[in-house]
Amino acid sequence: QKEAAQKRWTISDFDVGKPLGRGKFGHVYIAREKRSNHIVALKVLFKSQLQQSQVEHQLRREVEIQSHLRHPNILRLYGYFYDQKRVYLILEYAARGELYKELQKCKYFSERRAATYVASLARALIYCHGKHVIHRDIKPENLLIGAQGELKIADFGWSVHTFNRRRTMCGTLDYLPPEMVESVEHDASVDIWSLGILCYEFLYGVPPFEAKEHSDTYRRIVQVDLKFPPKPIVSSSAKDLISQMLVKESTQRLALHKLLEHPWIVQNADPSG
Ligand SMILES: COc1ccc(C(=O)Nc2ccccc2)cc1NC(=O)CCSCc1cnc2[nH]ccc2c1
Repeated sequence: QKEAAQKRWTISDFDVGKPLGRGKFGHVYIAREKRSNHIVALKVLFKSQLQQSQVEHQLRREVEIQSHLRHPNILRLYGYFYDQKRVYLILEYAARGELYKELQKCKYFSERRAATYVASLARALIYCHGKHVIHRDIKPENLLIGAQGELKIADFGWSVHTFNRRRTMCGTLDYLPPEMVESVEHDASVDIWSLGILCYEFLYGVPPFEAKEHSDTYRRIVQVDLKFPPKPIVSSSAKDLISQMLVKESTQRLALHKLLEHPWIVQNADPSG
């Protein structure tokens, strides 16, 4: 991969194909690198848009963060290049597409599938925290599925190095933990909260604090108003794990490495992830 890191890419190195998830991801196209026939996702960002929303520094920081992250459950950013008007990100292509579409189709996942996804996300987050990166935006829309069915954390639009934690509000309210909706300082334990929300949504098909009005969701989050519906039937072991993650006091939340030892994960997660 050394040469890939230094090579000066241009758009003529690629055959560009159909748009992927246009809109949400900005303009992303499937593409094939001509020399290697390697299939990638090419994300095209307009410099004008980056300038007017002043995110150039965020993009530069992100490319810097991404270039050090190598994990099977984290979508790779292979490199980038630019021309007069655009910046191009060369991203890993996840062959089985977007997780949220799969969740909508199945309504909710089996305990084995949910546990396998949660365990692989926990391993990816342990890896990120080890590199002092907290993700802060773990939700179905930011997850993709690779060719072997493995989960990939795909969007680092909001990841920050822990040394410069910020209080920006990011993404939908549903996934934010109390300390973020109350916009107090937060740390890597926000990812454990979001993983608990995600685990609940994998098993029930909806996030736990969903409500019609933002104000109701806000109140349910800060009160940790956690209820488990009678249907679908979910094991008490799964509910026990979720209850240990969705804890208001961030220091009391189950640590990620402890999650991997929880009976529900040990008994249900496929070790290959
Ligand atoms: C590591 O990933 C990323 C890294 C950086 C950025 C980014 O845009 N950063 C940014 C931009 C401007 C200002 C500041 C920061 C985005 C992503 N990730 C995505 O955009 C989602 C997957 S797009 C690819 C992809 C693959 N495989 C698929 N299979 C089906 C659809 C699909 C879609």
